Amino acid sequence: MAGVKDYLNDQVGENREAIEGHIREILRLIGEDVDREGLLETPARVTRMYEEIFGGYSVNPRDVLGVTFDEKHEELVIVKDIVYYSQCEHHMAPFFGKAHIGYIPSGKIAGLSKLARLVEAVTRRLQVQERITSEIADIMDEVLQPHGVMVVVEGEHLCMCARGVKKPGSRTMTSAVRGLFRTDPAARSEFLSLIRD
Ligand SMILES: Nc1nc2c(ncn2[C@@H]2O[C@H](COP(=O)(O)OP(=O)(O)OP(=O)(O)O)[C@@H](O)[C@H]2O)c(=O)[nH]1
Ligand SMILES: [Zn+2]
Repeated sequence: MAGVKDYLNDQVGENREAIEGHIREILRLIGEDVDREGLLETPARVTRMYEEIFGGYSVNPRDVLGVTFDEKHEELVIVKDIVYYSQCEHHMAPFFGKAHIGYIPSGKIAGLSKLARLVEAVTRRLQVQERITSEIADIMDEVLQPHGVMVVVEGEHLCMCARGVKKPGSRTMTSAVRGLFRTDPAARSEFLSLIRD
């Protein structure tokens, strides 16, 4: 499928020493004293943080939905308010918010926690919010082959709040629809009314 990288190697873990060296060099180049006490461990800390926030690269998001159950329920299932943290690929600045996933199974249901794991696998990478949204929808569609999928993602982007245009509080909303949600406005409305707080 276009766009979804699923390489499974642990790049940060494999390149820990080199990454630490580069972080140390950036600290030096912005004018910091890299030998002062507060910064001595920073390159290692940042690298450990990268292992966490870029951990999605070592997960194949399709495998996350690997455990499914055969069930006759062919009605809307929604998991909403799945909190995510991601990094924008333009500035490497955090953006975060909530993802809401709804689907109408056609015989196969996913474990509910797996939907949240899918969000983790897709967001813990360098991303743009639109791609997060469509990747979640496409993977749900591919693995579960449901009657339909709808995904809404809300995001607050630090690159828009803390720098640049500086608009704190602005929220970006993105949605992706697949299957019958494309053609059935009532299904879209039901999903949207159920994810409203
Ligand atoms: N569509 C989209 N844009 C994003 C996302 N995250 C960051 N951006 C935008 O990426 C764009 C990069 O624009 P550039 O003009 O190349 O970079 P810039 O000079 O830092 O832009 P400004 O943020 O406007 O200062 C900016 O408009 C960001 O707001 C995202 O998830 N989706
Ligand atoms: Zn950005």
